[in-house]
Amino acid sequence: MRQVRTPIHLPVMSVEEGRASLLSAIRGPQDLKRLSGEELVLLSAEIRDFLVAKVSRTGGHLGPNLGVVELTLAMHRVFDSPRDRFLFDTGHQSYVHKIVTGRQAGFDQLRQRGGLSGYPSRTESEHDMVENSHASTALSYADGVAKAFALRGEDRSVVAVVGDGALTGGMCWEALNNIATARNPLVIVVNDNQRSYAPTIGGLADHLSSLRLNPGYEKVLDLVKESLGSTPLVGKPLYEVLHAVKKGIKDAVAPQAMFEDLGIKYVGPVDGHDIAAVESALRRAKGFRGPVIVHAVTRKGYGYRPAEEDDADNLHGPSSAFDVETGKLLAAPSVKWTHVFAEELVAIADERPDVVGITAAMAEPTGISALARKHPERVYDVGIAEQHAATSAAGLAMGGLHPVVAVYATFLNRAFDQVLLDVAMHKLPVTFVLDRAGVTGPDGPSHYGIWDMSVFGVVPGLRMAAPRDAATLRAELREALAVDDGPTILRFPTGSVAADLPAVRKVGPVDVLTEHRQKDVLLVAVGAFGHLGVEVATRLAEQGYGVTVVDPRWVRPVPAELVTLAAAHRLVVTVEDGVRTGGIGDAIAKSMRDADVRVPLRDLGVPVAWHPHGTRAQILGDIGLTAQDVAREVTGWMSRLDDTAPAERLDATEPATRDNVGPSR
Ligand SMILES: Cc1ncc(C[n+]2csc(CCOP(=O)(O)OP(=O)(O)O)c2C)c(N)n1
Ligand SMILES: CC(=O)[C@@H](O)[C@H](O)COP(=O)(O)O
Ligand SMILES: [Mg+2]
Repeated sequence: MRQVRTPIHLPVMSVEEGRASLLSAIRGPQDLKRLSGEELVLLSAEIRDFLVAKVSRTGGHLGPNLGVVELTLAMHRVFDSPRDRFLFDTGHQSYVHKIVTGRQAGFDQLRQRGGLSGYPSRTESEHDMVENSHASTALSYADGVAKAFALRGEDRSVVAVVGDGALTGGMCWEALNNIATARNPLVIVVNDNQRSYAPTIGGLADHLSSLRLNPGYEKVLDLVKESLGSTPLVGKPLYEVLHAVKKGIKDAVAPQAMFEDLGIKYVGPVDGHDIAAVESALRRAKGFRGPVIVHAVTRKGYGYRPAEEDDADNLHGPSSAFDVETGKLLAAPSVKWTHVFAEELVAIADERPDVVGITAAMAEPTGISALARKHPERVYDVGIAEQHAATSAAGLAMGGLHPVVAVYATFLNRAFDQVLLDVAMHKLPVTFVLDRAGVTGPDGPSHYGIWDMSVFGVVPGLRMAAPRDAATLRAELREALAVDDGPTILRFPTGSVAADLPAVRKVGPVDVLTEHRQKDVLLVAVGAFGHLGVEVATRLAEQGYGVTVVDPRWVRPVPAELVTLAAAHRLVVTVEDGVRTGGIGDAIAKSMRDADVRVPLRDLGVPVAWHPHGTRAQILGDIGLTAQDVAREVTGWMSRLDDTAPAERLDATEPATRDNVGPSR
C-alpha cells in the first residue's frame, strides 16, 4: 500500500491568538512559491488549525478540506492560477484554495448570508470557475476549457480535481472518453481518499485501490532496478528494456491500468500529503502536454483526530458548530424529517419483503442507512449515480420489487429523463423520496430543492406527495408504496420535522386544517407550509376575513376537490416551497380554468432565480414566504377585491351561489 505518511497531530493552535504565522503572510499563490519544504509542512499544519478553528464555528465541509491541504498547495506551486485554471469537482473541497487566494478573512462568515460561499464563486475570486455543487461535472468542464484554450492557441494549463466518489458519476466517464480523444493538455488530479461519505463503492473504487495497492508492480520494478544496477554495462539497457515493458509488468503483476488503456497517461499513485511528491507528479504531468491523471492518495479528515476517527463520514460536512475536542455538534439533536422517513421505511420493509432501498452514495444523509442496518441485503449504494439509480430502480421494479430511491431533491434533476421514460413510461412502481426539498440554504443555489414539483409535474402517471408533518409523512410514504402502476415522489424539506398538525376534517383526499364560517379565502398550503397557512388564517381573521386552509397531501395530480373548494371562496391563494413557474399554484389555476371556475388565484412560492446561501429561515424571509408576509399580501388582495365586489357575509351553511366572475388568475 502506498504509504500515506502519519499525520502530524498538532494541537489545535489558535491562529486567532495573533501568533505570527506563515499563514498570515500568504496573500496569494505567489507567496507559496518562495516557501521551503519545512515551511510548507508548517504551513499545512497552520492551515489545518485554521480550518478546524473556523469550521468548528460555522459548520461546513471539514473532512474533505483537511484531506486536500498539501494537494492544493502543490497545485498552486506548480501552476499559475488564475492563468492556469483550477476546476474542483463538487467544489466542497475548495476551502484551502480559498485560503491561499486571499479569502482567509471570509471564513468567519463561511456559508452565511452575505458571507463566503462554501463552494467556488466567480464573484468572490478570479481563481474560481465551477460553482455547481453537483458532483461529477468537473471533467466535462475541463474538456471544454482545454478545447477552448487549444482552439484559441492559449498555452494555459487546466487542472481538474475530482474525488474518487465523484468518479463514480457517469458524466466523468463521458468526459474521459472525450478527453482521451481530444488529447489536449489536461491534468486530472484524482483525489483518492477512498470515501464519498461512506467508503466509495463500485468497480472503479476497486480499480483505484488496486492501483493504490499494487505492491507486485512496485516490488518487481525495484528488484529489477537493484539487481540490474549492479551490472552497469548490461544492467542499464536491460533495465530500460524492462522499464519499456513496464506496462506489461503492470498488467501482469498489477491491475489493468484502465486509464492508460483509455489513452490517458497515468502518474501515481502518489502520497497526496507529501507536497514534494505531489509537486513532482504534477510537474511530470504538466510536462506530458496531453491528458494525464495524477492519482493522489489522501485521507479524508487528515490531521484532525475526531475527523480521522469518524467512521460515518470523516466529518464530511458538519451542518453547524461543533466541539473542537470531540468533533460533536453543539446543537441539541432534534427529530429531522429524515429520521421520520427512515423509521417508517424500516417498519414498512419489515412488513414487505418487496421493498428495497437505493442510495446514490448518501445512505446516512438520506436515512437509507437505517434500512441497510436492518436489511443489508435490500439496500443498494450505486455511487454518485442518480441517473443509474433511477433506471436500476426501474429494473428492480420490473423484477417484482418496489424500490425506494432516496436522494436530495436537487440531485434528482439530473435523472429527469430516466424518471420520465425508464420509470413512468413503463408505469413502474418506484418511489422517489426527496429529502432537502424546497429552500435549503447553506450550500447555495445549486443545492436548493426547488425544481421537483415543477419539473416532475409533467411526467404522465407520476403522483407526488408533500407531507406537512411526521404523521402525514408516515401515511403518505405508505400510500406511495401502495401504488403499483407508476412512480411516486414524496418530498420534504431539510431540518427538524414540523409539529403534528391534525386535520379538522377531510374533503376527499384533501385535509382541511382550519376553516371559518366566512368563505373569503381558500389557502392551499403545500407540504411543510401547513403551519404557515394556519398562522396566516389567524392573522386574517383579525382583519375580518374568513380563511379555509387546506393541505392537498398529494399535490400531483391536483385533487379535483380543490377546484370544488375554490368555487366556494372569493380568492384562492397557494403557498409552496418550490418555484412558482409550473408549480402547484400554476397546476391548480389550470385545473380551475379547465373547470371554468373563475375565482381569482394568487400563487406564492420561490421566485425563479439563483438564490444565495444562508439559512433556510433567512431565505424564506427574504422571498416573503413567512406567515406575516403572506398575511400582508392576502390582506392587500382581499381589500382590492372588497373594493370591486363587496363581501357577502355568507353563512357557512349557505351553499356557494354566487357566479364567480372574472378570470381565475
Ligand atoms: C450529483 C450529486 N450527488 C450527490 C452529491 C452529494 N455529495 C456531496 S460530496 C459527496 C461525496 C463526494 O466524494 P468525493 O468525490 O470522493 O469527494 P471527497 O468528499 O471524498 O473529497 C456527495 C455524495 C452531490 N454533491 N452531487
Ligand atoms: C457537498 C454536498 O453536496 C453535500 O455534502 C451537502 O453539502 C450536504 O448537505 P446537508 O448538509 O444538507 O446534508
Ligand atoms: Mg473521496
